[in-house]
Amino acid sequence: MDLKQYITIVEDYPKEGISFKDITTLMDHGEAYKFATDEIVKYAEKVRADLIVGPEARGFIIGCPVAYALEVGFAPVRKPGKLPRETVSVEYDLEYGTDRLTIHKDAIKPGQRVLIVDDLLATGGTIKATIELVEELGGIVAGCAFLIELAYLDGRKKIEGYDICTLITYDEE
Ligand SMILES: O=P(O)(O)OC[C@H]1O[C@H](OP(=O)(O)OP(=O)(O)O)[C@H](O)[C@@H]1O
Ligand SMILES: Nc1ncnc2[nH]cnc12
Repeated sequence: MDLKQYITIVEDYPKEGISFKDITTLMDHGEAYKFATDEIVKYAEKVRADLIVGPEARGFIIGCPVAYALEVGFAPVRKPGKLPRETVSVEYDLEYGTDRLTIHKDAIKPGQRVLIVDDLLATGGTIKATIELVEELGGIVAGCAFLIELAYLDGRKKIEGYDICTLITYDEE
């Protein structure tokens, strides 16, 4: 299935010069949403993931159905002040700003094989920070799966050595 046809591009949003790639049209189409989820489920099986971790908020949209299909847990990575139990946190850079991410301290059992799932790999700041959180808790990053990769931002460079799966690639803005 050609998933690119379901991605909406918004120019100069949320800031001038940013070409925003939006997944909501894909989510409107159940068959495309299911196809994308199933592709990531296949990848999760290949890397033998036993926990899914996804960053707020769009990482939940893609990561939770993957966890459901695999019958494994989903650990949310959230902005500060949102998670109820004790957390660890890390600061990171975004394509349009900086922020901080947190995860529950007891979310991962040491040695657990974690698949990190997000909607999009842009500069790689979010995935790098999420990897740091997973590893700080003793998890093994089995792989990183994204619906979209903005290859022109070179996010892969930030996570060299980790296994990556992306379903849609944009080589140019
Ligand atoms: O590779 P990066 O440059 O880090 O960018 C990718 C991240 O940016 C977006 O999330 P955002 O922080 O905008 O939050 P949202 O999902 O809550 O909108 C997107 O969902 C990824 O998580
Ligand atoms: N260009 C972009 N489009 C959609 N989400 C993003 N998150 C960070 N950069 C983005």
